[in-house]
Amino acid sequence: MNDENPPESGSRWRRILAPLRRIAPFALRYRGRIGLAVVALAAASLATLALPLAVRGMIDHGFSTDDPAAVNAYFGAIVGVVAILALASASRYYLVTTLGERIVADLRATLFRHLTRLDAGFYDANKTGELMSRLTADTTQLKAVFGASASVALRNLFLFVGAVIMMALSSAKLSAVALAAIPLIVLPLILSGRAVRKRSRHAQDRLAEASAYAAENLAAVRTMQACNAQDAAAGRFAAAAEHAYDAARDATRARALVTAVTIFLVFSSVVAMLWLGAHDVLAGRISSGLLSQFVLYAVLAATSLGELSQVGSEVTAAAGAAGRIGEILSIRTAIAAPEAPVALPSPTRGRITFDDVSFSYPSGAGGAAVQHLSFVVEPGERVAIVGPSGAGKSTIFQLIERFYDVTSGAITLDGVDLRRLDPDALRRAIALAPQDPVVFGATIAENIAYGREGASREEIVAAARRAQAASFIEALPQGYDTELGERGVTLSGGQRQRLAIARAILADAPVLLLDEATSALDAENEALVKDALDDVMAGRTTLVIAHRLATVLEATRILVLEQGRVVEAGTHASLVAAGGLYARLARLQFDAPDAAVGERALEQGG
Ligand SMILES: Nc1ncnc2c1ncn2[C@@H]1O[C@H](COP(=O)(O)OP(=O)(O)OP(=O)(O)O)[C@@H](O)[C@H]1O
Repeated sequence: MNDENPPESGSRWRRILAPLRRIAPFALRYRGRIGLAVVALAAASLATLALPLAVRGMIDHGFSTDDPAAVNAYFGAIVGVVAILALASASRYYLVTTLGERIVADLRATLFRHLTRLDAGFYDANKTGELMSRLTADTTQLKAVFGASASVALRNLFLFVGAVIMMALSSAKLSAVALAAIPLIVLPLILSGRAVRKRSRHAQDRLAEASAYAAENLAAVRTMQACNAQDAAAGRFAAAAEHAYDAARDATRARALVTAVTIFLVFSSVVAMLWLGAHDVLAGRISSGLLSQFVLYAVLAATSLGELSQVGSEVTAAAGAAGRIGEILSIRTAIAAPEAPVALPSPTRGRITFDDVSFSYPSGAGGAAVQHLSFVVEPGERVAIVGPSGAGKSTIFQLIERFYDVTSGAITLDGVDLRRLDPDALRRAIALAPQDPVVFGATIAENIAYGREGASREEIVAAARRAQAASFIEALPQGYDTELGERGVTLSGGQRQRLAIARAILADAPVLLLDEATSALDAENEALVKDALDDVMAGRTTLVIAHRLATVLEATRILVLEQGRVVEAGTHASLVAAGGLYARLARLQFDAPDAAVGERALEQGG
């Protein structure tokens, strides 16, 4: 939505409604329910429109003494109309509110599903906190439109049209006066709508920023506290919240002003008509019942118009939300399956080739992360990647997983270019054991099963055994059903790694990408992790970002990376003998008396 466009009325509404149209299919799934709601709405509106007729009858005839039966009939009729009104209103309320809830639940699920499929480049450029705000705050705002506002708008539209028709039938002259007043009322509304819309979007954006900041800080609460940054963080959040408040207050102020002007104009017009009508009654041109009837219709028309304008600002606010959600929904992931994906050979052998691969991160200003990489990893081979920090080791993994597409050159798996594969199929062929594995807020069994959905309990336990994780899991009070994460048990680094290895074993993929932990484990954990790794690496093509001497010694080949290029390749012995970068890194890492010092040296490139 662009607020800079001229406030030309037709295109203005098109601009407001365009983003809502994108969300409309979510509503159209529930045509039946919408139909019922419209019926209830029409019934309630007709009942409301019938009331002034009944009141007129009551005033003109109900208070005369000559026909007591008519008095009863009129009062009885009013009760009947009110009963219909009550029933229809309740049905409308129920149908419309649940419709709003239903649509928002669907929309949230669709939005999240969409977010799970977006590529790494998208997440480099967007804050997760802001996306959370789209998922919760923006969808909630839409709930108001599809639920309450739609119903209020329709009801008032019905009432307005009905009341105007009835006004014209009641008194043409007074209706003409009312008609003249309408532009007077509507014009300021149209003019002010743009200001309200702009401020609403501003308020919503500020809220998203504040939530993003809070989410980031809570996710890294230990770092925040370790740096004693609580006050600074709290201060910044308070400022962001204040900002959001200011923006919301501005939007509300604009809306309040519109309300005041509307109410004044509407009721002044009604009073003017009443005044004219009173003279007609005095002159005997119309009955007092007819005047009452007309005034009731005029009040109905005016209030419904007023409510319509309220809805107008709600709809504009929600259009902003719909626009932002629509923007996300229309983002096509950069990493998609081709129209006719090529299937991997079965069984997949796991031969990986890099053919003159260069790559720069979409968001990276620092130039190429890897350049002119060419190498082959044969099936079952165990290749170690070493190099100073920032050399591009993790980037190689990201490219093999096809989190990003190469900028030039090509990567193949079993001879198939990764871009010709369905990413899901590619990733099924790869197990990734990251340096600092993520543990989800779920049970241990569920965490292991993340490697392969639908794995049986026996398979999970077998994987945990092979990953040397069974003993610590079984020692926990609830064993495999122990909850991990925020509300559960916290695991040590070595335990988390073995859990990740169990996940990789369960995934049983032909290719294993392993990022060894840099943090030194105690001797016992180290030995357990090594045994687990030996098991998982057996018979698979393994690429490992190596930090341990044992790993490089057992590798069939070592690729030495520096500034995104392979500068040396060979076995530990041949590379040490060559006396190049690797020899220097290895001496620092592996010969140092204190392993941690050596590791840091390897990280920093000596
Ligand atoms: N998501 C990203 N967006 C932009 N640039 C990135 C991104 N990830 C890494 N880079 C940059 O790419 C280069 C290579 O990074 P990479 O993470 O591959 O190095 P590395 O060898 O794995 O380092 P380390 O051992 O410290 O993990 C670095 O200059 C880094 O700043």
